[in-house]
Amino acid sequence: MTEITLTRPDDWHLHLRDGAMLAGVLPASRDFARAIVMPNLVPPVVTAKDAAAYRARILAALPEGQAFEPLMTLYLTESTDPADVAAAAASGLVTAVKLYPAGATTNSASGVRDIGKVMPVLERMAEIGLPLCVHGEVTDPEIDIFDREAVFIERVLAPLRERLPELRVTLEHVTTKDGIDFILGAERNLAGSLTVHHLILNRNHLLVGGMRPHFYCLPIIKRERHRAALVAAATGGDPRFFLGTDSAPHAKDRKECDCCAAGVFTAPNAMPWLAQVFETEGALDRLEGFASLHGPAWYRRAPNADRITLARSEDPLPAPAALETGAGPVIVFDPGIPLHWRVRA
Ligand SMILES: NC(=O)N[C@@H](CC(=O)O)C(=O)O
Ligand SMILES: [Zn+2]
Ligand SMILES: [Zn+2]
Repeated sequence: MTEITLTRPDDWHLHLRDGAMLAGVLPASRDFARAIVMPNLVPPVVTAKDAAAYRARILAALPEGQAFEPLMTLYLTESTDPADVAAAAASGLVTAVKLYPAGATTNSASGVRDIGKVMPVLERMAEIGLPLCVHGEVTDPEIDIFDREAVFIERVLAPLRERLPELRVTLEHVTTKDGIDFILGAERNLAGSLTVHHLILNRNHLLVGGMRPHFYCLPIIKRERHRAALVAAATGGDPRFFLGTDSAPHAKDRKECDCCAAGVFTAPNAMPWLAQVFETEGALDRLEGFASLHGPAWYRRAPNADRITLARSEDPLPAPAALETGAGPVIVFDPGIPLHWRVRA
């Protein structure tokens, strides 16, 4: 048996939802000390007041004994008030502001249609050093779904970076080599988060032999050469890349239906799968940087003081059971290959 001990990781992109789903999925993030919590609720978390109330609901739903700090975000709309954002940042309530292009993903209808309209907010954020987290996809129906990230970089992100180079931007859930190369080409103020499932799956897993709704998420899983670029970035040790699981629970009946919701629920086994990816690459020594150190450095926080241990067993683990929540069962990420790693209690 092999073991590896590392600084406790953080999840820099997590969906916790609300109500019964929140209560059900919160314990699944127990491997992580902190998480950036996404604001795409219905209605979205737009103001500092919304974020304070949502934070209180998360803390109230936290099980006894689970040490977990939710790092709050605000959902950027075309009527967001720069002063409200600045006050929320100054008080320490929010860690980032989230840009959803309107219509790009789950609950993004109140997002941004015209980036010109949010420039006053972005300028204020650049002044105070508050990061912008970005779902980087265009929604132009003419653009092929597999190209939407690359076209977003070209049409929106590159011009934004030229116009406002002081703005700190996290390109979240990077899924393409184009995204990786864009981050590598930036000298400063740009970083990228990577999910676990995009490191493991390519679009054949999604589509060959039958459609797999539990692998459907946005940005959509890409072809193998992109996956390989993501793995190289994650395991390469570059501090601009770090873990954001984008664990996105939807009840089973919202995934297994005629028009399935986008999102993969990876919170319960993200760290075991990540250990396996890094082991396969011969890069276990770089797992701690990716999962526990690069993210805090980018978000200007100290790494966690405690540690976790991952253990490898010869025999593979049983496939994960669905998580039962008050909002229905949620299927846990299972790429269908043997998993040998677990987090030691
Ligand atoms: N990733 C997804 O496919 N879905 C996320 C939204 C998002 O992060 O884009 C969700 O909220 O379900
Ligand atoms: Zn997204
Ligand atoms: Zn997400």
